[in-house]
Amino acid sequence: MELVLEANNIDKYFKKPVLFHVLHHISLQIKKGEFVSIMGKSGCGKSTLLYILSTLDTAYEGKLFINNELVTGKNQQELAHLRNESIGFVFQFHYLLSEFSVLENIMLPAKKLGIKTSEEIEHDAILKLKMLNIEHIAQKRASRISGGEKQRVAIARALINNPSILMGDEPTGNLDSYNSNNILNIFKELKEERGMSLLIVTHDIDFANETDRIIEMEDGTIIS
Ligand SMILES: Nc1ncnc2c1ncn2[C@@H]1O[C@H](COP(=O)(O)OP(=O)(O)OP(=O)(O)O)[C@@H](O)[C@H]1O
Repeated sequence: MELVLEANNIDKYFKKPVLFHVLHHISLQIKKGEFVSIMGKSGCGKSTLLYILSTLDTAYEGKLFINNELVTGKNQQELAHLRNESIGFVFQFHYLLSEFSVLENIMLPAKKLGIKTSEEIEHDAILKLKMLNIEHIAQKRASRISGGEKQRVAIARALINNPSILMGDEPTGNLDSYNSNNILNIFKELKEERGMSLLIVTHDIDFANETDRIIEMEDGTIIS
């Protein structure tokens, strides 16, 4: 069994405004090719957990492994490199650069990684555009496309460096049911055709029911 992500006994405290123990002994494992959702009431700690699992937040107790490598304790530069290479993110709001074209937005994380030439990156970006059926908007400015298209561009951008895991914080939270379904189908395809692992926070039970496993949280703990 190949693990893409493993969290052991994660505890997290917010120190302000008052000391608050937000995550209690969270342990979980995500296998290669597994599509997992996280559900739970507002405020139970889902986003806080996802920030830790995606290495954006390093102020926690416990251990985090990505692709069997211990990432807890690495410095910010090492973590930035690891994120860029191994983790794709999709958020509820797309965070595209509105003055840049769709193609430029998708190419950006690969340029940051600095391994491939511009030509190679553009070639990869066009493949992602084709995969997500948005090739026709490649040259449009990100500010001029629809909400559903923006989210597909955000997914293409998250995939440009071929990460081992795609994480999402309510990536369909802002979309109508047609576009949500579209994104769900893209995620399923990524799993089935590319063996991608996905970890998605959602409030949508219909979405969660389509995933391999639901992690249910309550008051900072995993209850099932
Ligand atoms: N920076 C912070 N400082 C102090 N408390 C925080 C901070 N960020 C979040 N919290 C608190 O931690 C708890 C968990 O927040 P979190 O955003 O992880 O919940 P969530 O389950 O993702 O909620 P939602 O579904 O509404 O997004 C909440 O009670 C929140 O108010």
